Amino acid sequence: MKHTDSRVINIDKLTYAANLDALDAVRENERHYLAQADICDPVALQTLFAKYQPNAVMHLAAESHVDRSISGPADFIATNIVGTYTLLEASRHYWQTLPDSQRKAFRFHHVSTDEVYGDLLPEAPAFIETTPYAPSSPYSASKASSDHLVRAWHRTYNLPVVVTNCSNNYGPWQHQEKLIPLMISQALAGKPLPVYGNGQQQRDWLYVEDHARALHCVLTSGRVGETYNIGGSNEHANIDVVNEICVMLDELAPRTTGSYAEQIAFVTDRPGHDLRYAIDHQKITHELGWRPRESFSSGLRKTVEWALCRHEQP
Ligand SMILES: Cc1cn([C@H]2C[C@H](O)[C@@H](COP(=O)(O)OP(=O)(O)O[C@H]3O[C@H](C)C(=O)[C@H](O)[C@H]3O)O2)c(=O)[nH]c1=O
Repeated sequence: MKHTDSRVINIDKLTYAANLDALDAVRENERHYLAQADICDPVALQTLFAKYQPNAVMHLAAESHVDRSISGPADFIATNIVGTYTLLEASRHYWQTLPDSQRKAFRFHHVSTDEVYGDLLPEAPAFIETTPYAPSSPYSASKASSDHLVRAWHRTYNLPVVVTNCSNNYGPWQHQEKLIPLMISQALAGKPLPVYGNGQQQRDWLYVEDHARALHCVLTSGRVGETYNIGGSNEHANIDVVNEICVMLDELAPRTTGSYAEQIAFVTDRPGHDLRYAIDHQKITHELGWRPRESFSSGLRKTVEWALCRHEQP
């Protein structure tokens, strides 16, 4: 696994979650631990299970960037499919050794993506948990495959799993390859802001702390064997997101002349680019009482302000 990343926590850098009360609670008070080993290494995983004796595994480790999956799909197959299989097997063998009461309480929480549902037409209803899978990219196909493996381990071996599928995350500490951090850093460096195609593709934006709360909620209260969609109720076209970033930067860190929007450059589209994703999160809201708290403009402002602090004090 060359490049481990995840949409909420970078497994190798727990700092990403350090300020998230929910995940601190998961880690420290409730004796759940996050897998930190290479998930493709069964021996490392066995050592980790023996050391921590976890009562849950929250599986966030993944190759996550669609563009990378197009230029080099092999790592996605290795990490997302074989890695998930390896982690499932390590979890199953460990789980089988637990006494009855702990076996019942154990959870394998698989964190996945709305991209498994594929491309959504402009007027189509948002994805629900039973929307048929139709992944478009090597990335989303690998995540779809991992979702199926997790459900199979539940059905065949009774491993107590829960699955969540989330929309586009954003917020502090996100990997620089993703749209929002990339646009902020390119803008501040005076470089072009590369918008793929016509920029009319729509994504639903989920603030990282909202996602972390949702994960905690599903891990602790979700029904075994169930899937929960998690979204931010914030659907926006990419070009509108980029323009909003430019407006915030014009206010908070103005250029000497003109606007950051002048740096926008429309570039060749991503192959197989999905036009729209949208999440219906009614199930988790009705069953578990979770809903997103952050509006897109407040979340984006926090993200831009955080990036500006980092830019001033590298
Ligand atoms: C990097 C970049 C992206 N884009 C477009 C492509 C997408 O339509 C949108 C967001 O792209 P990004 O690569 O940040 O995210 P997605 O491809 O939507 O996928 C992300 O959200 C889902 C849920 C995951 O599951 C993925 O793991 C996560 O990477 O902006 C551009 O126009 N220019 C750019 O330079």
